[in-house]
Amino acid sequence: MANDVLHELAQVLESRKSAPAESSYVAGLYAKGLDAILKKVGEEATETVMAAKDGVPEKLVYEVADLWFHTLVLLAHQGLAPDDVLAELARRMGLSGLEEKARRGQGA
Ligand SMILES: N=c1c2ncn([C@@H]3O[C@H](COP(=O)(O)OP(=O)(O)OP(=O)(O)O)[C@@H](O)[C@H]3O)c2ncn1[C@@H]1O[C@H](COP(=O)(O)O)[C@@H](O)[C@H]1O
Repeated sequence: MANDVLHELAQVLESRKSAPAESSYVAGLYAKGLDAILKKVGEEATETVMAAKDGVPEKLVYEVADLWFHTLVLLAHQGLAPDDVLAELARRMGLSGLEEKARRGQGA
């Protein structure tokens, strides 16, 4: 289910690249450019931290959804897709703990 949602949303985000800026929220964000998208990612990250501190699970889920959404917009803007991140996570799952530490430059 998770992948279906991500892929469907990614398709919508791609389609917004050819939509007029005033026609939708995502098209408007693309038109404002990278800095505007990064600003939203930063805001949503902060709101996620605040929601976690509040300790209300529903609020946290809502804010993480906003954060994921805006990171997906960022990926699309940069010519990337959810599959690129999922492949990286899958690759990491295939690494042993030691290999993972070495990869991050924390090896013995
Ligand atoms: N999942 C989302 C989604 N999540 C959050 N948002 C928008 O992200 C913004 C969140 O920003 P804030 O919480 O800061 O609220 P805000 O103050 O209203 O935001 P700003 O206007 O200041 O940017 C809101 O405007 C939300 O509507 C989303 N907008 C769109 N989608 C999906 O993207 C698709 C394409 O959207 P459109 O381009 O609008 O058609 C939609 O069909 C949805 O599936």
